Amino acid sequence: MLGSVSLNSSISSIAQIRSLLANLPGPDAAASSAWAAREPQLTKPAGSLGRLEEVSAWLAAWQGRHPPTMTRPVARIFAGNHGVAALGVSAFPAEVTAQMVANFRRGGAAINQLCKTFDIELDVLALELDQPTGDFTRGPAMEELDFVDAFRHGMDAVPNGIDVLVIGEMGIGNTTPAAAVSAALFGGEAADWTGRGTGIEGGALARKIQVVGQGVALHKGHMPLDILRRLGGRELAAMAGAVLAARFKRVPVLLDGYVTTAAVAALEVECKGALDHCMVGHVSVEPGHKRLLAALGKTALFDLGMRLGEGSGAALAVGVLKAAAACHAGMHTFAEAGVSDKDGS
Ligand SMILES: O=C(O)c1ccc[n+]([C@@H]2O[C@H](COP(=O)([O-])O)[C@@H](O)[C@H]2O)c1
Ligand SMILES: Cc1cc2nc[nH]c2cc1C
Repeated sequence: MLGSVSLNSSISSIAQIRSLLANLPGPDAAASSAWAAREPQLTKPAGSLGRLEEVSAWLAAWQGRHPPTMTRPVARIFAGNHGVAALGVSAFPAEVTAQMVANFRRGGAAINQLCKTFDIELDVLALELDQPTGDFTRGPAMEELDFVDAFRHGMDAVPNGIDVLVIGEMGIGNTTPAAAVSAALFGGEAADWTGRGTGIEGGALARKIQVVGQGVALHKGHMPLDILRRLGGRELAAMAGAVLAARFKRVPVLLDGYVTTAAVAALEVECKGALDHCMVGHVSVEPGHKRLLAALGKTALFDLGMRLGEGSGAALAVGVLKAAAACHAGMHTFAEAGVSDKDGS
């Protein structure tokens, strides 16, 4: 419980989500100080592990634990279908969403292999796939109850006591809502935020830009969470819910590509710092992702030219987090190793 608002199933309005955002826990000062006391003693020139040092410091601060641990990474993939998919904005038909969910459950997708590689516990949550959200060029994608229900599914999907949460998604057409949400939150032309997604070409890209522009014109000017409700989708709402719940459970989060980042951006615009417990695994080929990361002040851990979604870039980044935690916890100090420090002591 948090004041009068409990963290899970009692959330029934966007106003209650806003009151959670107004009461976010911060980083753990004791874990951060313990990290800062140990790191300079390790047998390496100061700063020589580059961003691995930033990663282990971030893990300690947001797990609230020193040394940070990486023995239980968990991935949650959320799937949804979209009214705008009927407008010809994707290279694939909408039935692929449910077919890929079945593929995830059978272990046949890229995310299954990545989770196996890094010992990540995977679960897939399909959100009313037979009822696509509304076409946002005509009205809101979701009414408040539908939005809050999806958001709550995301909140409830975060286990206690895990070391990091990987979030990912599957939803044919969902780079269109990602572009529309980003444009409505941060401004600029629809074309600046719209890319080829699964691989549309020529006239289809122009059509997709038009759809994004129409949606933004119809729904802009609302509060950030209402923009997510009007222009987003159920899997986007669920990812935002999972990220908010993770903050209260002291679970750091790895974001994936354009769609996951767009899904959670509204939290940061509602409340600065709301995504401080999130790192971005990779930067997607989708041009809007770079722009969105710049708007959020985040730098992805790597760029491997990926544009798959389904949590793939975030799952790969678990390897980096494991390496960072292992170095910080396992390296010997100059004194333990009998190695002379810079000053010869
Ligand atoms: O998140 C990204 O960076 C990303 C970039 C390109 C494609 N996707 C994935 O592809 C699907 C959306 O693409 P589209 O063309 O149907 O909008 C959806 O299932 C996403 O997981 C995801
Ligand atoms: C095959 C396929 C796999 C995916 N995984 C995430 N988004 C996807 C979109 C398609 C089309």
